[in-house]
Amino acid sequence: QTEIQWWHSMTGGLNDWVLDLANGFNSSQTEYKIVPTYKGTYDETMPAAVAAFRAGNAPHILQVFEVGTATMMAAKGAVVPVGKVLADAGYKFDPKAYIPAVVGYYTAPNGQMLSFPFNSSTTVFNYNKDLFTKAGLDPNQPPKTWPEVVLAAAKLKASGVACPFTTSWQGWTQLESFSTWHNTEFASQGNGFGGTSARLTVNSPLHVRHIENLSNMAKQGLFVYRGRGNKADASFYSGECAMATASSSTYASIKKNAKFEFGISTLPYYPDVAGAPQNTVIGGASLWVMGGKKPAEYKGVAAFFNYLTNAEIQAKSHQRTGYLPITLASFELTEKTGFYKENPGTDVAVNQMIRKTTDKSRGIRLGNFIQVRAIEDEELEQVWAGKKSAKEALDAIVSRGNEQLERFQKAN
Ligand SMILES: O=P(O)(O)OC[C@H](O)CO
Repeated sequence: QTEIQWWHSMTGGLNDWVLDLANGFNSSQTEYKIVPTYKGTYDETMPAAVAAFRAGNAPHILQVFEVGTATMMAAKGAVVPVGKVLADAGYKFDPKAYIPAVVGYYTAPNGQMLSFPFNSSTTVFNYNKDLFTKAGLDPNQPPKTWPEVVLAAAKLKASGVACPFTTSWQGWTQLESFSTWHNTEFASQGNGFGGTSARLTVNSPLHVRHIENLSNMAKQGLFVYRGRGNKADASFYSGECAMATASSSTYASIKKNAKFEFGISTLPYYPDVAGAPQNTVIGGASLWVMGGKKPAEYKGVAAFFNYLTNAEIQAKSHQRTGYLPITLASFELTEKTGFYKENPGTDVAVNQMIRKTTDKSRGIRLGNFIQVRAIEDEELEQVWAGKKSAKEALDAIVSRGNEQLERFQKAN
């Protein structure tokens, strides 16, 4: 039996899902065995794989979050295009089968899709219906705008909730998706799609207004910062935080852990901004095939990807995790079964992403984006700690982030 190593970053209900997919494939045939290994968070797994590649012991399959996409696209030699892996094994890879938001994001400048779309998410607004009821808020009327979020947070606080609002992935939800949702550029060159000369524009008056708003909420105890990446998710699952902007993929773990009624709604916006709401930005990850492996192993990778392409498996994955139905077939299948009607809120991510995108909202794809994300985290933390104003922090994100973009441009 040929073993295929798969490094991933899925935890909680999502880890259960990955294990079930691997087991499903492994028991469907006898030639190959997929061995999934959790290698840490997204930003830990990617450098670990780069180091392993240099040392000659990279995994066959690597899950890379959207933030690493441009860097992986530029890493020629280290990766094998997914289309080639599938074609060599006699399978067909049809990018047209995928929903436009996914194709648009993962198609490289040369028109090729290099990685296998696996778990695409977007930003949503989760809220605890029980805490809403307790606070005298209508559990079926979540706040749709940022001014409404502030009012709801104040009521929740008055009812004794210590953490009215929090967010995970603060750069992704409050700056990146916030930008596309308001049809406002996060970076020039169509947010990086136009080329490596893209530079950050995330210190616009709209961005300053929003971070100032959140800073005021933090001072009043209405927004409680719970850490980087997806750390804040746990404080929503536990029932401590009443409202949270997060990935749509929190659905898997909410269902697994929450002992309360929950609702999923759209990302809040500022109603006076023309063009808002537009569409939210893609998140989640795709699967990259690493270079330097044996032909039989690539055949196994192809067989596994082919297994994952099945519309029923994809529809089930979408319904179970909250990740997007990445293909049109799995979307149609899910709709036909009445899943969205039976599970209100599960259509939010889909609806936010199927709108027609603009040059400003298609997505954000930048080189050295992992470093830029870390800068976003560092600077926003200064605001929540009361050490920097919103304007100072956003200006610093732009100047420090642009150094990273310049470095990437020179190297590629
Ligand atoms: O939690 P995920 O897998 O939806 O990923 C979140 C985003 O990719 C953050 O960049």
